[in-house]
Amino acid sequence: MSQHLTTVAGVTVDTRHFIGGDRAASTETFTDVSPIDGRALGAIARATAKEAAAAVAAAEAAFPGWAATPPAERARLLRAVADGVEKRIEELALVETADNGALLRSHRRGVMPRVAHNFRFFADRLLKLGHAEFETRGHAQHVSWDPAGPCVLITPWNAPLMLATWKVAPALAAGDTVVLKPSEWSPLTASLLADIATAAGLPAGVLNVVQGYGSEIGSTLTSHPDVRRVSFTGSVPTARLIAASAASRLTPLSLELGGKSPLLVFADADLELAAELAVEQYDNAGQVCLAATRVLVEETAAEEFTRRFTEKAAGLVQGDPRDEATDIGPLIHPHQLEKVDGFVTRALDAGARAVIGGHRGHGLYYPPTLLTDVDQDSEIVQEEVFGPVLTLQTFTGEDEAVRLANGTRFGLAATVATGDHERARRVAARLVAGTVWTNCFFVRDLRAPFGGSRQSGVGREGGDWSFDFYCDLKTTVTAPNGWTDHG
Ligand SMILES: NC(=O)C1=CN([C@@H]2O[C@H](COP(=O)(O)OP(=O)(O)OC[C@H]3O[C@@H](n4cnc5c(N)ncnc54)[C@H](O)[C@@H]3O)[C@@H](O)[C@H]2O)C=CC1
Ligand SMILES: O=C(O)/C=C/C=C(\O)C(=O)O
Repeated sequence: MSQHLTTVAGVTVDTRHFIGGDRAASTETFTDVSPIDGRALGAIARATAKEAAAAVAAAEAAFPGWAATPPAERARLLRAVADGVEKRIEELALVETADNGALLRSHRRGVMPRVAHNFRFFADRLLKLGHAEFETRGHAQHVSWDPAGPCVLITPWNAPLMLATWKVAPALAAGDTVVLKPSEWSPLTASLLADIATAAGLPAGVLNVVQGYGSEIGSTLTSHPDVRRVSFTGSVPTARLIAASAASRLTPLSLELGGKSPLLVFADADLELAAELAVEQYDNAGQVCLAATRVLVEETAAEEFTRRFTEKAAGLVQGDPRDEATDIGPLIHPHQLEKVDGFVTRALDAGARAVIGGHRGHGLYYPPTLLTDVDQDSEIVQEEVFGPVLTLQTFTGEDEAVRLANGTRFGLAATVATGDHERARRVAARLVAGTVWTNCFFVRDLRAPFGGSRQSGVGREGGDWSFDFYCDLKTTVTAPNGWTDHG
């Protein structure tokens, strides 16, 4: 087998970059390690500025042809990519689980089908984009969604292919070309996507994948003069670096960042449901930007809620994410374990009490944790932990509930559990959040705008909001009698 191929869960993955339709190696590599058991999965190409610039050059060269490709043909190719993803769902699921440790059952049944849907959705949406036409004092006005140019897409490890294709699909649909830089902690499925796109007939250079460390090639990508859009999902500190770098060229940015979302449980709620919603926040070992990690419970219901929550949490199975029975897998990386454990240790030192968990487990498997006796302004309540760690605070009445819920620098999502429709409406209206769920969680639809307020992000993805970002909108105004017919 070529030194550039690795086999993961029986699937062959090319460890090189994908630039201009060809595979490209780097002199250096980095080792990709599985969080399940610490096994080395492959030596992945580690780009320098040279390969990063080559990827942008390939995207720039392919742009005129792709931008001129009729929307119907672009949509056909995106659907072919969706078909390719669907044919390889099992392989993609196996590789993603080995790479990032999230549950195989979720990858098989939820996440990878959504990857295919991302391509199909934006293919369909492209063909339905409204090209506004109207008249102004006899002049015809026409608004078009023009392709913008090469886009740099920088994506995280917690849902690698799902979050990457949320950006890749609309960018390609818009007629833009793409340089995708997946996280160095989960690089493999992006490489498989390149294979799938090639098999689907996507022209060379339209989708490029560069592997490596953001800290080493990020600024080459984000400050490149030929890059017309930068879209990033990840942490707030990295977003600041990217924003500063892109600012040198005033390149438009979309930022999907972290969260510290609240789950508000009112005493009139179905407490069984509320406890179920709280336990759901341990999904993906808490490595989900949307996770409602701050549980806020009305004082009078706190004891009963905690009893039900503890009972349900005791039923969670933590272990190998490839087992169908497992509910919680490992954290992605030893650095993430140190980060999560550091937050919990400091909180306990500051006086918090662990209702469940509160200590390390074996390896990267951090036990589900609920901390109480925490102050609103404490680190554990204010900062994103990105692990299976929830806090519990109590409140009295709606005003205090809303004050606590809105009392962080984030504003990604919120969940409200109440039996009172009017209260649900009132409270939702007062919450600062990109998405508010009432008596449910994680009901997602690409037709809805997705993103955060405050430091949870800049801009929205999904629906026409994605096209709004990836397109250059243009208004063409034509005078009524201005034609000279040269026959
Ligand atoms: N969706 C979300 O909200 C996510 C939030 N996080 C948060 O971020 C924390 C740290 O996780 P990391 O993986 O270190 O996130 P990160 O934000 O550093 O990494 C995400 C991506 O940014 C790239 N990157 C890093 N430095 C860059 C730079 N200077 N320029 C351009 N790209 C750069 C990385 O290579 C990766 O592809 C987590 O503990 C969690 O709190 C992490 C992943 C996803
Ligand atoms: O699955 C979704 O709809 C959204 C997921 C978002 C994240 O998990 C994230 O950005 O971290």
